[in-house]
Amino acid sequence: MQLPPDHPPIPPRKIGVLLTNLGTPDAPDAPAVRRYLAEFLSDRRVVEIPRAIWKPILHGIVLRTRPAKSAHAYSQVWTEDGSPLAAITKRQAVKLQERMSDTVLVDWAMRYGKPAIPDRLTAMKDAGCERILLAPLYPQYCAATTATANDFAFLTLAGMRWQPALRTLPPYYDHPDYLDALQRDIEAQLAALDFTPQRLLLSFHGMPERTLRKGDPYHCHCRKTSRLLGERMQIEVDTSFQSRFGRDKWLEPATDDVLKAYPAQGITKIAIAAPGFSADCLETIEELGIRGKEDFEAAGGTHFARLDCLNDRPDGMAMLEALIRRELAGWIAPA
Ligand SMILES: C=CC1=C(C)c2cc3[nH]c(cc4nc(cc5[nH]c(cc1n2)c(C)c5CCC(=O)O)C(CCC(=O)O)=C4C)c(C)c3C=C
Ligand SMILES: [Fe+2]
Ligand SMILES: [Fe+2]
Repeated sequence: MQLPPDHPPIPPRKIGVLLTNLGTPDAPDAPAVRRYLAEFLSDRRVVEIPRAIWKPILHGIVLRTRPAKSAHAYSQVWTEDGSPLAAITKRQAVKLQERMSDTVLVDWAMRYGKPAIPDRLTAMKDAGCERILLAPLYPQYCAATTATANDFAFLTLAGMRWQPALRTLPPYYDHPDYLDALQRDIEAQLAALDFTPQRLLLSFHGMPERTLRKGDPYHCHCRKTSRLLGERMQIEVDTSFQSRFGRDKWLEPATDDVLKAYPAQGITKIAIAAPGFSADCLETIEELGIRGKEDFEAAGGTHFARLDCLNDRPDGMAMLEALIRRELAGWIAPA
């Protein structure tokens, strides 16, 4: 954590927790978005197309056209604290630090952009951490998210003579603490609405369909989260996948298609939640809350509510604390 200049020195702490999330541009403008997308979309875990084919497409088309469009989208969600994803992840780290004892140092990093995973891991080691828990904040495992965040940490350790010991937080898509937190949080948000939705749509980030055939458990994890949440709640739940990118076939059904089709099925009042995102970001606030709402209303929908992610609210923080304390077993005394 960045400390104010007058803060007393922190005693060396032996245990560290590094929260990681995807990453976001430094500013809502085309040059910053281009830098971010260049790093993100060059990751072989994210785009699995052979480099000889993908590089000319990335540099010749995607990085020439997409940054301006995405920068406009980012400018619609930007806050005083910067990008929502970074601002919320930082607050999650600050609040988790407050919940943990002083012997545990909590920090946060992004897979793409800043603060970078190698920088924060090195800082944690310099601060005395001999044991570090990497906590990628993705409830559902995906090679394009969980694995690449951990890869980058392992790569950083590959350059260290004296490595800290590492553990990684497993996916928690079916963990009762996660499902309890989601259920409580979603029910509270639904109760505060001024209408009763006919459906709750759970939208997860999409992935190319071939990753499912190649054995990535992501699709399965998303479906199980939905099923378990649906079984707990007294409302009909649908599942969809958003943010289609490129020409390949992606997981279906696509969120925008589902939203456009609802009114013709007599479903004109809905709530939409994104349980795969631990923090609100461009994909939830702009893609679901702005464009999704427009799609739904243009098709005849009358009542639309986008529910917030767990973010740094107490239910979400209590869940993170419980999950992380469990992974620290043997390193710290039980709470
Ligand atoms: C091949 C492209 C992409 C794959 C695969 C992909 C997987 C994936 N992404 C998330 C979570 C997030 N993605 C976000 C933004 C975003 N994603 C892609 C492309 C792929 N994602 C792009 C190009 C972008 C940037 C925005 C845009 O230009 O549309 C974000 C939001 C970041 C923010 O700054 O707010 C998140 C979070 C998951 C969970 C996932 C696979 C499971
Ligand atoms: Fe994405
Ligand atoms: Fe998107």
